Amino acid sequence: MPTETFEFQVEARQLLQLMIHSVYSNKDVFLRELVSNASDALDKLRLEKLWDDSLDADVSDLHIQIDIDKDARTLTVRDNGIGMSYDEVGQLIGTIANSGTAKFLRELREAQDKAGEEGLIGQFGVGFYSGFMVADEMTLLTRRAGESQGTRWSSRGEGTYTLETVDDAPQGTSVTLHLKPADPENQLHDYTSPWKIKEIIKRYSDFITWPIRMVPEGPADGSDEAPAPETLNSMKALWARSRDEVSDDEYHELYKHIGHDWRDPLETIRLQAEGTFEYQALLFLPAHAPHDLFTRDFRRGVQLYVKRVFIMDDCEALLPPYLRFVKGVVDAADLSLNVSREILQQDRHIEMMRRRLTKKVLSTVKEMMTKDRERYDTFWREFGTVLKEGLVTDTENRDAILAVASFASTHHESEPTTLKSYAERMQDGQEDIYYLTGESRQSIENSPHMEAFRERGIEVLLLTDPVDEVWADAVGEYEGKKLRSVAKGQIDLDAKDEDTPDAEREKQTEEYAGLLGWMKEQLDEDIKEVRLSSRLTVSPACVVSDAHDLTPALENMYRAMGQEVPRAKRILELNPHHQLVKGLNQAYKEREDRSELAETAELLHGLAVLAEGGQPKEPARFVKLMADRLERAL
Ligand SMILES: Nc1ncnc2c1ncn2[C@@H]1O[C@H](COP(=O)(O)OP(=O)(O)OP(=O)(O)O)[C@@H](O)[C@H]1O
Repeated sequence: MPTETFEFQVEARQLLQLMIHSVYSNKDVFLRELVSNASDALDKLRLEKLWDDSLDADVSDLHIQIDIDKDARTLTVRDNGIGMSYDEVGQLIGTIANSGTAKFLRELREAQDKAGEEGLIGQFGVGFYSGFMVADEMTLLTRRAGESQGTRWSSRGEGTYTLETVDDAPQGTSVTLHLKPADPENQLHDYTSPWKIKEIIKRYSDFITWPIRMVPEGPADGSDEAPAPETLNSMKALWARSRDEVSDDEYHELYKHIGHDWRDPLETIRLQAEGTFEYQALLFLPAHAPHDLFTRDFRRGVQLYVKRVFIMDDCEALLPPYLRFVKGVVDAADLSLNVSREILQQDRHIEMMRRRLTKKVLSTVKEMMTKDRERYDTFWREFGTVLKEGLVTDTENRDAILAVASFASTHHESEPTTLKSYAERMQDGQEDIYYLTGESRQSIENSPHMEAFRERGIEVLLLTDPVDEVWADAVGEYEGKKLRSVAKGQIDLDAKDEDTPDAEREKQTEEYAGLLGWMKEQLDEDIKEVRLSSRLTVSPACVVSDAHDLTPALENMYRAMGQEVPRAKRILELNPHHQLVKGLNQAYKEREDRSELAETAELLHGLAVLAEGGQPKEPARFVKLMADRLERAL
């Protein structure tokens, strides 16, 4: 097949431009990226061979080799791993499949200043392309294990790349960088210096479990024989070493390799279990939530090793779904190398391990909360929403999750509160913990349901995540105190309030009985009861749900998930102190013809729905009725 020239996908071209004119100061990391890819390729081959012994591939000496050619100014990173087919090279190297990278590029374009750019670029892994930070041309020669023909890919990082098939390519991949001239002032070091390469490997890739070899510079004694390659990395599994032997930086580099993140993790968690089922775990809490955390195909879970041998990525059996953002390694001593995902799901030991790891992650978050509030706040901001899923799905750890959860509250405009602190602040006689759910803090705060609470200074939790309704419902109480939505059921804040004596209420109820009954008839399709409210101080009306009914937001959520739920009728509450309601009652009593009042009732209902952020049932009709009224009021 002749050499063919292809154009890079638009995003890929943008990323390349960025690499070429890189503002990223630490260019050394290109080597980490290439070694990381090579290491993954070796893992993949070893596994593929394990599953399919007939695969025509040599796995006897899997390793990574770095070659320097000072005269040609090239640096080559070679592996004898899985390799890529012709089509794979085009797909994997010519395009950017990772949507996170595309998002990153968009953000980068929007960042106006250089400092913003630098901050952003440091946050994203750009893998293979980072070679263009130090090279003006890259060549990749690869042959997929089991295939006979290889592929050569080559590009100068501009608009195009070439592909050709090659007959005599060795198994695996070699990436050759044609290095730019060294320019130490711009952090562009001399990457033909073995010393420099050794330093970079030691710093970033020491823990890689495959040997990274390099042939030392020619022998000083003048003999022709090439010196034997030396291994640059210790290959020591960090999780098997004691804490004081490993620096924080080393842990962080491992995290970056397995977490595909360029930033340091927020927290490192070590766990060694001895006894009948031995294992070691090294887990990381990232500092930032990945953009695809809530997508269906988010790759979750930590890596599983068996006695230092990599078995699988994204082992979801080791942690519950609500901890899917945790990255790391679990190395179990007593599992079979052939263990499959299905077996893991049913294994009793794995189940024990999962419970222990879950508890350890939660206790680490608790510790962060008490010892380093700022770090905890970052954690909760990034991952609180996911963790709250556990309140619904993991009853065993519900209390532990509640203990580390925090929520926005009317107590403070920006600082979230824990349930414990809320409980400590509860007013004399207050028995329940109040919350309200909604789209945003602002819309909740402006909701009519909040009025009486605001007036009486009763704290309300302001919950804005879709999952909040679900867990608040499922959890029901915290340390004996009921969790109550201020938009559900009867709220009787006046029960212990002397301001409105019972006699007055009775009088009110009597006075309004006719109107309430009549309005219920008018609004029968949507409303199951019309009653006087003790929630409202300013607004004329609001709609509330019965204590055990689904709220409209939950109904919508279930529908979005494809579940059929009947629409629950709601309750309309009227504020007997509001002029509009008083006037309506008066008119109801005086008028024979109530057709216009029926429209007022409809409008009042529509306004109440709007005030809580909903939509009147027939918006066009609502607008027409309203416009007619406004016109008459001119
Ligand atoms: N040495 C290699 N051997 C086999 N496949 C490789 C090799 N290098 C890269 N690839 C393939 O090309 C893909 C793209 O590599 P690239 O480094 O751009 O991104 P990545 O490794 O997937 O992600 P990132 O580096 O951003 O964490 C890899 O996922 C892998 O499938």
